[in-house]
Amino acid sequence: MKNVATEYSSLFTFFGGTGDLAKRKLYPSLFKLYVRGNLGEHFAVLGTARDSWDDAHFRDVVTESIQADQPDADMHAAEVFVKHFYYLAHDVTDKAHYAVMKDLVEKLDKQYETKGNRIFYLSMAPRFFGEVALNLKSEGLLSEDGSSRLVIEKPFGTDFDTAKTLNDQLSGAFTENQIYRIDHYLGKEMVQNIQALRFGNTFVESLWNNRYIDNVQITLSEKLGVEDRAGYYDTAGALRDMVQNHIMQIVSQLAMEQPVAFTDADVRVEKIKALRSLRVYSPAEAAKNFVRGQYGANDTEVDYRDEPNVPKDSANDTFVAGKLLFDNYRWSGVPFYVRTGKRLADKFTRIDVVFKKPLIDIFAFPQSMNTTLAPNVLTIYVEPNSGFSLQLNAKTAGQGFETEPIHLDFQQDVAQKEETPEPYERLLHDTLKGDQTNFASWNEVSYAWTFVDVIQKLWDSETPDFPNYVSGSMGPAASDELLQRDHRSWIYRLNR
Ligand SMILES: NC(=O)C1=CN([C@@H]2O[C@H](COP(=O)(O)OP(=O)(O)OC[C@H]3O[C@@H](n4cnc5c(N)ncnc54)[C@H](OP(=O)(O)O)[C@@H]3O)[C@@H](O)[C@H]2O)C=CC1
Ligand SMILES: O=C1O[C@H](COP(=O)(O)O)[C@@H](O)[C@H](O)[C@H]1O
Repeated sequence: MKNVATEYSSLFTFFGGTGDLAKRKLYPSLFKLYVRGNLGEHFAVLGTARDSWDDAHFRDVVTESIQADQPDADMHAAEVFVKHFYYLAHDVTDKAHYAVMKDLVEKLDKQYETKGNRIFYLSMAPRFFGEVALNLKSEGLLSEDGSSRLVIEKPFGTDFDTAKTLNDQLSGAFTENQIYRIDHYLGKEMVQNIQALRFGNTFVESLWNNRYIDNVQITLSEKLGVEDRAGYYDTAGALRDMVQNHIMQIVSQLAMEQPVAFTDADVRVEKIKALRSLRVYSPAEAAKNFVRGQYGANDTEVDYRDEPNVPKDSANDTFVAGKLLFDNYRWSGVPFYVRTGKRLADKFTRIDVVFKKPLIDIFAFPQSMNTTLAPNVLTIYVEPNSGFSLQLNAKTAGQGFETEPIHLDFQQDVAQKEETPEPYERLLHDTLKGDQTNFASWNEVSYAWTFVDVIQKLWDSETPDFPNYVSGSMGPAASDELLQRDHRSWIYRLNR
């Protein structure tokens, strides 16, 4: 039976309300929650930025955002929905503006009976996060009778020190259970499925350790290049943009112990413990275990350095591959290989869990047998398809006795895909519920930065020979060599 949707009361304030993310992702996601019944009469949205818009224009922009995201949307419903939207021209660096905002917030609280519940979403450049958080507190915008929650986007700092400074600022205004650090990969269906797969299936969790697993591979592959985001991306690079957050979050879910209960607090405890046992490399170990790349031209794409607003001598990494090691009982000796990059062969995210081969290959005897056992591989397809695949060895049909790999496959069907919320819809819903399971805690962020900083510092001290991979490939040869030297190979690879 379909669950009856729970309706929530809340006032959303979107800082950066005229920006790309708000228009492209956030407002359409709110509309989906409205259509599902999670938002009804008792919600309002206040969009703010320096642009001098008015309510009518803001509502037109939101309507256009919904149409662009959901061409089949019920536009009559959208017409009613956007009436809950209000706009306030506001410069976050001007303290005086917060008094005006406070009056409007209190007016909307009363008008929509939102019970004083407030969600402040900072959809703007991270350099403003601390200042806004402190001003919200000092200028009296935090709710006295409802919940106040702060949602912030990545990147959370650019290294441990800047992240710590930012976190100290946020903590000056909000408690940890009021801070929702968004990592939209945690809103992806098959990332959330990791825990269902592991802790919902006895045979999976029984094998989920270094006695049965040989290595784990995580690939976040992108076909797109830097597009028009060089202003941000050339100062971030793939290591900060994708590894420190999305990949480290996936690694923590794959490596964690079973939580005491499936609550946000208990899951967070186990994710933090997993990241704490991740070996932080010395510079020499980082040099050995991590490789970087920058994409070069092919017959249809240009060099990264020839992309708009990219410096001609940019040393920025658009590709990273690395080997992670855990110093704990469950994973000692099992490498987690990770890789991510732009301008690769295709757009996909997948996790490949490679199991150990049988200790004794009885099929190798007598010599006349023609069998080569393939490794058992459990693949979790995160995108573009959502599903699982388990590679096993089976007898080849026929009179003789040979073996061949077969696959047990599950792929979400169309109906299931339609039922699957987009990441931002799910994460906004979690914020309304007050559920922090799918948000990064400060401890997770800090351990991830501690690990990544050693690698970034090493790379900043060297001048790389870029570009070093052709657009449309799966990255530099060094990425394959990273596994070959361990007598392993990427499960997903192109024939070079
Ligand atoms: N876009 C995306 O796909 C993704 C974005 N993110 C993150 O989301 C956040 C927003 O990104 P995005 O929407 O692309 O950014 P944009 O540059 O598109 O928007 C920035 C917003 O901030 C406003 N702004 C800038 N300065 C001020 C100020 N002083 N006072 C008030 N408002 C201000 C701008 O309006 P105005 O200039 O008129 O004030 C605009 O509304 C960033 O943290 C980014 O890292 C994360 C993942 C993906
Ligand atoms: O956070 C980011 O993620 C996107 C990729 O997200 P996806 O959901 O499309 O896989 C990436 O392109 C961007 O550089 C990064 O900032």
